[in-house]
Amino acid sequence: MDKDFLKRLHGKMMKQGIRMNYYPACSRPDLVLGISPHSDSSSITLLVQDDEIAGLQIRHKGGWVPVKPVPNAIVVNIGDVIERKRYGQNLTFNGVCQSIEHRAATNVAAARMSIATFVMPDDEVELSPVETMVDDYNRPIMYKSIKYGDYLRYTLSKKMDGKANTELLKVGNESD
Ligand SMILES: O=C(O)CCC(=O)C(=O)O
Ligand SMILES: [Fe+2]
Repeated sequence: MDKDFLKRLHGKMMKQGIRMNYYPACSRPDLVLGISPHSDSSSITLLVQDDEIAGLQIRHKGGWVPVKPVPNAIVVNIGDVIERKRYGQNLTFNGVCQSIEHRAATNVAAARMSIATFVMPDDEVELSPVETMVDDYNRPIMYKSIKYGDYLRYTLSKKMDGKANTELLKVGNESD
């Protein structure tokens, strides 16, 4: 893979979306989530979170691990686009390059804000594994091809539900 691969993957017009989240203080954080479990449908996400108040949690070994804020740091998350590209290439990357499932918890004591910016490919970019890296025996294609614009619209039409979006588009899953 050459060094411009990731840039080229974004096609003619790389896009950036932004979501600003405000989570009011909540008396029952055990019952109320700030944002439901999901993975981002971007290629990468840059997240600025409050320096003091934790809320972001990532899925790990069936549990939820809080991401402790590091002052002045930006959290970089891998999104679904990278997962889909890497899966077909080399199965040893399966664990490393998954778009991470995450959620935000609420907090009794204080409100929290976060700002997520999503780097996204052009709508016309076809998401499919890189051909030279696919091998029917050892590195089979794991995802169906889909145009990014269609994938994005599909994910936006669904409620956030963990890794349901990437799961559904796996080769062999129900909509084949
Ligand atoms: O508030 C957070 O830390 C997470 C926000 C998030 O995951 C999102 O906006 O996609
Ligand atoms: Fe997210």
